[in-house]
Amino acid sequence: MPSEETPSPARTAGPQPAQDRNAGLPLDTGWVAATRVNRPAAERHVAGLAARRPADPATEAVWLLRAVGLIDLTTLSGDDTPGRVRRLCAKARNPLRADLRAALGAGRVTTAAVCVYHEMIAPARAALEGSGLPVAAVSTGFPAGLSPFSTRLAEIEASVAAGAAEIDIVISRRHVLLGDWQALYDEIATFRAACGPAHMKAILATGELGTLTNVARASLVAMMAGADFIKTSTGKEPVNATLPVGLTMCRMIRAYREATGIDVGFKPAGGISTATDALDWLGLVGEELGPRWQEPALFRFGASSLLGAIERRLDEIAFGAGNTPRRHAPG
Ligand SMILES: O=C[C@H](O)COP(=O)(O)O
Repeated sequence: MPSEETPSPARTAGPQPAQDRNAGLPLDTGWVAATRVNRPAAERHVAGLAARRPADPATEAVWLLRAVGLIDLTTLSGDDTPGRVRRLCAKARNPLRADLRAALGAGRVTTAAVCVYHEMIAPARAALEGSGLPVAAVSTGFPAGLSPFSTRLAEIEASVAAGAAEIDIVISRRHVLLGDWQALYDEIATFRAACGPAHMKAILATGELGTLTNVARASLVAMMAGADFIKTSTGKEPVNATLPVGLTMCRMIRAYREATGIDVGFKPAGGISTATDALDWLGLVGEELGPRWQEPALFRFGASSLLGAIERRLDEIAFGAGNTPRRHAPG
């Protein structure tokens, strides 16, 4: 079971009120230096998640419906077009077929947001008009984050001006690899100021940070610098979201909360592409952070193909394997 609370299938999904902002803290280098992670222990801990998945299909369906409402439905391809983004947004507004929702007893379901590159903000906003769904834009020279600093700042400002309500920034991995925590803090705090009213998700690109200790320290610095969410990956690194990394980031969110009373959101992203993945991630955040981190105000999946996989599994649960109704064209 992902957590002790089982959500009601009839629960209304869809846009949720935004979480309060993280005002951040002055950089505490002593806390950063004292933070260490034991990788074998983290790996042992997450290995137990498989045994705690929902035991029956009805409970599984409830959690998978919940997962749909947590997806930042993403397209981040060089060949994105307004047409592709419009189809993605139609899917975000209405991610599951009416017959499937009816069979599962589900009410309104939407994804949490749509996530695109800057140039696709305008078509996404137009296609989402009236839905209440926010547009998230990746920024700051995504995915590598190696453009001139002034260009990265200008990109944030342009995306906020274009109507992105959420900005997914990428950090400079070298600051972590060199242990230059002040540089990392200053970079993220400056990005946060440029975001203005838009909520900021800090992508740590954990697959490029070398160690779980670096992941933990970068998580802490990002939160001190005011990140509203910390996000694992761009989806473009060779290694993207992994459960040991997720455990490490959740533990740092918990530590930051215990020290400050501030709730920071979590967004695993990259390579999350099966219904089983979704259950394991929901189980992890439920165990480590509690049921509030199974809601869109504090949790998102960054994913381009997860929705299709969940829909296929819900079809199997609702109608039986090999007996699914004709599927609509994918979004
Ligand atoms: O932020 C979202 C990721 O780029 C999506 O990665 P994915 O295409 O592996 O699902």
